Amino acid sequence: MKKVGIIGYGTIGEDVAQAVHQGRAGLVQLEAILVRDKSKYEDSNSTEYLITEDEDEFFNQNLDIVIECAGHGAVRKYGERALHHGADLILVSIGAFADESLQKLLRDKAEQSGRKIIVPSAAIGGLDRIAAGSVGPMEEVTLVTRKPPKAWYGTLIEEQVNLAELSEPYCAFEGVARDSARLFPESVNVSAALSLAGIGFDKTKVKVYVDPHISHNIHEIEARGKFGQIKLQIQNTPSARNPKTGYIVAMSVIKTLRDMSSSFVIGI
Ligand SMILES: NC(=O)C1=CN([C@@H]2O[C@H](COP(=O)(O)OP(=O)(O)OC[C@H]3O[C@@H](n4cnc5c(N)ncnc54)[C@H](O)[C@@H]3O)[C@@H](O)[C@H]2O)C=CC1
Ligand SMILES: O=C([O-])CC(=O)C(=O)O
Repeated sequence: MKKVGIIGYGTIGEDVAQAVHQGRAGLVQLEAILVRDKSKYEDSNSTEYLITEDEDEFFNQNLDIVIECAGHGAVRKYGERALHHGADLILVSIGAFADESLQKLLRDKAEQSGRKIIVPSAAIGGLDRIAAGSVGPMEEVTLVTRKPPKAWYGTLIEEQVNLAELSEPYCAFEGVARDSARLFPESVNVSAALSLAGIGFDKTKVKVYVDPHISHNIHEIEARGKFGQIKLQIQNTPSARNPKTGYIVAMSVIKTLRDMSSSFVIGI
């Protein structure tokens, strides 16, 4: 059984932890969860797995897989250490890789330590096809992300527009993924995943909308190249705990864990 450690015990982290603990994520066992405030959690004194605020204690558990579910800051703070301790690293806050120096640091570290950095599809899909198509040549990749107003509280859009009174869709960003990933660290990680699978952060075109007429988080992907074309629309049900994040994100991490211990892998 591979030992799993999770950084961040919020919306994604909790769903993933439960699945691992209940044996729904393949041949892996929940060893430790790194949190910022242990007193918030009912299971903080669990005897079956460790919940700790102490990063040394967390990384001393001989983890085989570390899953980051905590945000860009946690990728910066703990990514290198996870790989240094000999774990494979699953990243959901992949927008942190818009910072080329951080991306290079972690990719070099993974190579030196013979470990893998694994990026689940998370909130989007089609990465298998985009990554294969980018063997190339690939001409164009675009993403349009739309979420309801409630998903944008706590982001910079809250300063641009009155979210409570919006009656028409509002285009909050138009540009390239390098900027969308940086400007919306909790909300448009999908643009980073798409860039890494396809033609990079500076060529992937992105539009971001607040849309009062929708109830799902919608991502529309279009790509063209020698392979042909792809047009894909994804509608994620927002999780009850965090409207920025779809339930599918934790499901995708759980599927990744299953793949890591299975002799049959489909859909990568
Ligand atoms: N790749 C993708 O498609 C997606 C990526 N994400 C990423 O996942 C992140 C987490 O999403 P949610 O679980 O919905 O957020 P959340 O806010 O519900 O949970 C995040 C948890 O991480 C904890 N945390 C933050 N920094 C930490 C640190 N340094 N050490 C330990 N714990 C720390 C917070 O206290 C919180 O409990 C987002 O910020 C976003 O970057 C989210 C949705 C989709
Ligand atoms: O869950 C979603 O629809 C997308 C998301 O938050 C992200 O890309 O960070």
